[in-house]
Amino acid sequence: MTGFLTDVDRPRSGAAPDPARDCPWQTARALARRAAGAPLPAQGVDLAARFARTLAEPLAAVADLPGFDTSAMDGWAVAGPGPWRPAGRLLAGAAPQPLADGTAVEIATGAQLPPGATGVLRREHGRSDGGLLYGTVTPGQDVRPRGQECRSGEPLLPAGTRVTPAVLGLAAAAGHDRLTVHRRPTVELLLLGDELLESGVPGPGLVRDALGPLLPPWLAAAGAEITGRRRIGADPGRRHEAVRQSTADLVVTTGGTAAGPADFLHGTLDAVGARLLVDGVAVRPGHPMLLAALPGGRHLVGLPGNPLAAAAGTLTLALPLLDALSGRPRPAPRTEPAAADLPGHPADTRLAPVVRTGHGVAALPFDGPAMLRGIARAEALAVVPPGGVPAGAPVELLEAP
Ligand SMILES: Nc1nc2c(c(=O)[nH]1)N[C@H]1C(S)=C(S)[C@@H](COP(=O)(O)OP(=O)(O)OC[C@H]3O[C@@H](n4cnc5c(N)ncnc54)[C@H](O)[C@@H]3O)O[C@H]1N2
Ligand code: MOO
Repeated sequence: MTGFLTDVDRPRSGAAPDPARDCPWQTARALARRAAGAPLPAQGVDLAARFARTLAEPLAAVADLPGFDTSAMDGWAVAGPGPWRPAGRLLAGAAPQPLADGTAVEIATGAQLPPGATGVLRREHGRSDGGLLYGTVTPGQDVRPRGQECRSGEPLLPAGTRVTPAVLGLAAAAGHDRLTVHRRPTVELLLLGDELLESGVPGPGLVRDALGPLLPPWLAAAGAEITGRRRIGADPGRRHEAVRQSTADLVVTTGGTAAGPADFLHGTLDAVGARLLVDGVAVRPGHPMLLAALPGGRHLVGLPGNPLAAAAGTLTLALPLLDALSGRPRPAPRTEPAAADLPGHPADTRLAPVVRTGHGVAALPFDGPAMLRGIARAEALAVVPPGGVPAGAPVELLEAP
């Protein structure tokens, strides 16, 4: 097991490099990121609903924010020391007239402050008596001055930022109609297995396809464009053709990874001239997962058929590859303390569904490779190193689907 990284990095003369076999979990993730090479090219897209993309350029403000001195409260804009003689009303969107000392104008939150105003007296702090307005206002009180949040041209977010709903809102507020983002990686999903039912109640010998529903929304939320989803049966020719003809940046297969009577996938990879980069990972569940380079610079991630093992393969290989293709930096590991001992595998990393409690994360039951009952309740998956994590010690967490 040791030394495989060197094998991957340094091909022997003339020979294709050996794939990393049973490689440590962290190394598998690093190899998946590295396999992507450069991020996909940049493209300009309309702002509307460009969710889950990644900025290919820094986002800079096109205007000052706010663009004018703004009232932060409902009340009166006042000029000079009080009391003030109030006259008129300013609503958001109105163009204000200059305000002379000793006068006030009723003003709404968000309205432009009149030139000459000292500050804003909140409605609940003002007192009217004999046609005059009384209260105390310090200079600049309850005013959002022009450029308080940013100046035009100021960088707001770096390249590599994931476009969240909040980023869309900020981009619009700062004057953008379009964003420069990386092209989305395309993903085709091939579900291997004759026993899979696409609808209805599973019966003897038949199981409902759980991964067809589970994977597309998860991968789409990670920035992928799902271009196809097909169930492929036992015919090897159809399988080879499906992989060979796919134009997706990433082909994700499910099932057929283990060296059993139906070890479909290695045969298909041979047939299409793929090069294995990762052939098994020292992780439970999910150890037969694999990553291969397809001809033409595309990739294939082979997820095990057991559904929790497939989720482990998604976290280990598919998401890091998609992140790198999308131009996102490696996320900083997040850790939280374990609420109780998290048992480990003697030699492999374990990915365990957990929930947060008041005193740390706790493992959920029903975490077998074929089970989804644990992960469906999970707030995260804990990365439990070989040997386990004692109560109170920090454990790395991955986002649950
Ligand atoms: N001799 C060996 N047998 C197995 C090994 C091994 O190393 N040597 N590894 C075991 C481990 S660990 C896993 S994980 C599984 C991996 O299985 P495969 O990737 O080969 O998948 P299949 O055999 O096709 O299916 C396994 C299991 O999952 C069910 N399945 C498949 N697809 C779906 C789906 N889309 N939705 C729900 N369930 C699905 C399938 O019906 C099987 O029950 O291999 C072990 N065996
Ligand atoms: O990798 Mo398998 O998921 O242990 O059952």
